[in-house]
Amino acid sequence: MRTSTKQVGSGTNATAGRPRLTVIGTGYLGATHAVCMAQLGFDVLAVDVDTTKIERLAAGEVPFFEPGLDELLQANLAAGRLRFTSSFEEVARFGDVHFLCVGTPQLPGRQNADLSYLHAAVTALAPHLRRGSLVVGKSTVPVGTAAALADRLAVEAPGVELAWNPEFLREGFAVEDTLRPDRLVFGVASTPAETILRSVYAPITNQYETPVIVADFATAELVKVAANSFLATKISYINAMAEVCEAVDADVTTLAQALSLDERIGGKFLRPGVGFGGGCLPKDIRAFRARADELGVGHSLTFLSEVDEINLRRRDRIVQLARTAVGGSLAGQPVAVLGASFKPNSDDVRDSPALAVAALLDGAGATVTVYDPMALDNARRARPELTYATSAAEAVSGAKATVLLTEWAEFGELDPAELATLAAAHTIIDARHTLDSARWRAAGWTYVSPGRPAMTPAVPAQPDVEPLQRQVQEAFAARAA
Ligand SMILES: NC(=O)C1=CN([C@@H]2O[C@H](COP(=O)(O)OP(=O)(O)OC[C@H]3O[C@@H](n4cnc5c(N)ncnc54)[C@H](O)[C@@H]3O)[C@@H](O)[C@H]2O)C=CC1
Ligand SMILES: O=C(O)[C@H]1O[C@H](OP(=O)(O)OP(=O)(O)OC[C@H]2O[C@@H](n3ccc(=O)[nH]c3=O)[C@H](O)[C@@H]2O)[C@H](O)[C@@H](O)[C@@H]1O
Repeated sequence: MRTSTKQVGSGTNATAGRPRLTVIGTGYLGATHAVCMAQLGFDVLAVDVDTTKIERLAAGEVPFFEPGLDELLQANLAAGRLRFTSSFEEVARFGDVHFLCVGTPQLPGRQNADLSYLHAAVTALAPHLRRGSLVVGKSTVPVGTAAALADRLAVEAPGVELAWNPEFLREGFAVEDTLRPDRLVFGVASTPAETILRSVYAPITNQYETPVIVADFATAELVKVAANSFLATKISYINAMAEVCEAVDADVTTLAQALSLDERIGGKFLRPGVGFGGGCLPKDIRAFRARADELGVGHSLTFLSEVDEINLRRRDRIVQLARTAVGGSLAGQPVAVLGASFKPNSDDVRDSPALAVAALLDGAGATVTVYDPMALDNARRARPELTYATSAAEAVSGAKATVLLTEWAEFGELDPAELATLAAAHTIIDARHTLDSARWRAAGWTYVSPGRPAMTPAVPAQPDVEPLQRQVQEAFAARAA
């Protein structure tokens, strides 16, 4: 570990022994971090280049859907612990510890991470940093980024030190994960930097005895991408098993259940289906692979390309199931898509498998109608070419196939008998293995899910048949019951 003689945090603004915190970048990560740090009792000032976002946050409105965050934002604004600004000068003057939370998306047309936002944030902040303080990177970065930024700060803001403190929160559980993380990782180059980070997180570590891993920059950066790569690999592993199950009419959900009962394997991140998406797992495994290539160890991570390919193949598989459901060609066929966000309890549609499948169906000529409880606005912006409905029933009306792609709880509550009266044909493709197949089959639906044999209806579908036929079928069904 590198050591430093700099007096980190000297000349601090800290009151009552507590450092003042700033957060740079107020997206999913930064807004959550700012609110949660204020909730822990710190005075927090957050900045973003997106002035609309800053105005909304300052007015008590979270610009995205994250359970529980609105309430905490409003409470901490009211308590005067949390403020938002567009001024980096003000941030530099205010803060003892500055958390970098800007985006590191995939570079267009390439696999690597785009570090330009991170460098722009340092460029905006560094000239105003006039006293000792600690800049803490939280964004997910290729290994080596922290060392490069530390070198920049040494020149552009002498007396200011860098640390790297990767974040592991999940969207949908962001508040809970921030206030009670599984572990904390501090990538530091000096003991004072470690001490400051320990004091910032003391309200958490004191309460929960949260394990703290102290490491050098490179190890801290690697922990983050290694964790996301492992999670992605687990999902693609079970989805690879789904592909094999499909070849022999075996059932991947039963297989996954049996695997999960082995404590060494565990059941988490072993849910097969349409695969992973979101603003992180896909871009992180690609950036990690690309960085390994640059470091001359690309051969160690070739499996991550396979993980990515298995994942993307699942999207095609769902389209194939829809094609089969409508009898061969999707051209002109109305298809209902339930779900647009990349996972439930989030309105994030970045690299969403649901929207990707909807777009593939649209590309194959289907007339696609998408419904999502929370992500419709984001979906409309990302895929304006699709049609959107304001309820599941509206999306399913007239559909020749219905595809469930995000496992929102409300989809589990749908009444399959009612939907059967609205749909033009009765195949439900449950790409997330989330519905009660028996209930849907009892209401006349053919239940199809990837990695499992198709299940025909327990009773024939009602609305498609003529009244006389229907009476006969009802009589048979009553006799069979
Ligand atoms: N979303 C998540 O659940 C998690 C994200 N991460 C990582 O955190 C980082 C941020 O991710 P998200 O919050 O999802 O991205 P995001 O895109 O939601 O937010 C990034 C924010 O940074 C702002 N920004 C860009 N350039 C800026 C600059 N020069 N100065 C100030 N603000 C600037 C943007 O306007 C935007 O509000 C990424 O590296 C991501 O991999 C890590 C763990 C969880
Ligand atoms: O770096 C990040 O941004 C974050 O990425 C993921 O969190 P997140 O993307 O919010 O969501 P996950 O719960 O990990 O789900 C990711 C995707 O995998 C899919 N998934 C998840 C689990 C599973 O068993 N199967 C499966 O297909 C989900 O539907 C979703 O599309 C990680 O879980 C977080 O620890 C990490 O901090």
